Amino acid sequence: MGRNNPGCNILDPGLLENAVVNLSAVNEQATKLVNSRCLKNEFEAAWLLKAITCIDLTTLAGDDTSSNVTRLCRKAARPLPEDLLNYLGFEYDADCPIRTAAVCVYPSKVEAAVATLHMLGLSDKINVASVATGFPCGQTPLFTRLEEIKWAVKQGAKEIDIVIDRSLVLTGQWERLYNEIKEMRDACGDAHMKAILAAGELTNLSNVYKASTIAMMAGADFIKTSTGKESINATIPIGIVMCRAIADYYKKTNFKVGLKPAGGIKTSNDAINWLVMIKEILGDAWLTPELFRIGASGLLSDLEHRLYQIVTEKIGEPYEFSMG
Ligand SMILES: O=C[C@H](O)COP(=O)(O)O
Repeated sequence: MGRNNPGCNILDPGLLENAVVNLSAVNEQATKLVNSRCLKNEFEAAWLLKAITCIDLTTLAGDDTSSNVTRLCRKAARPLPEDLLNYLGFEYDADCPIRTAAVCVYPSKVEAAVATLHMLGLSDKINVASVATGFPCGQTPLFTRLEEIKWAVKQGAKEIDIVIDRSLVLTGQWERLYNEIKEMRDACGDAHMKAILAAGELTNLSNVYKASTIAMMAGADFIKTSTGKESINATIPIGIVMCRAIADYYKKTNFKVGLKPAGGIKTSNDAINWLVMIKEILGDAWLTPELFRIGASGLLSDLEHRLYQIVTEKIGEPYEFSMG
């Protein structure tokens, strides 16, 4: 990962001047993006492999145990069956680029993830990301939210996915939102910080733009759409607005902040839609795990099925695939 976002020393209202969002234009752009492509198989396979390398492979369930986190890490290390990977021209050797970017877990499971990736010799290739700050709601006192970040970093998390306090957006307390996120940034130390906006709970796209910009001004390295627990998660219109906020922030500060859509991204088609959006709005420079992640618990198996279908020209039987 590159250097952390230095953010802005104060909340700069000038950066919020593009916060008026034309809803019908955004919806029109979203429709065009999802209908605009027709990929040949070999290009589709390349996009799908790219998607794998951008996944934060996630388990955030109440019944998570150390052993399912260990299994998740093994899947992150070898996301495809070996024969399928070989067909696609890669091998699971030390230089194999086909791994997920990170695993994403609750703070109490960071230790198990760090130990497994260390045992696999992949600590420097796959990061451990931890959610924090009272995920998914962020409704605990700031003091405990900050302590939770510090604890997760101490356990070995290299990336921290914080959630913002949505009530500060809904009541227009922008300065306080900025100050809270800035404190969270400081608590992360050297770890990268992804700010989860829970965009589906922010009422409108103008609030999504403002919250995105304030998170970046406060030092977020990534802005992330959702926790995966809201009723509206990562939608294409939300993604478009967040990409525009990232592009505007880059124009004004020359710093590239990443985007992490998360929540409900389950199919190969979904993954390609997001990759195409990044390419069209932010450009190729963002098409890298340094600047683009997909947070997903269930996407990988569909990518595997689709790649199998492309390679063999048949739909695989369920028994031909691993159990996730
Ligand atoms: O941060 C990642 C999300 O919680 C994953 O959501 P998902 O389970 O809908 O893929």
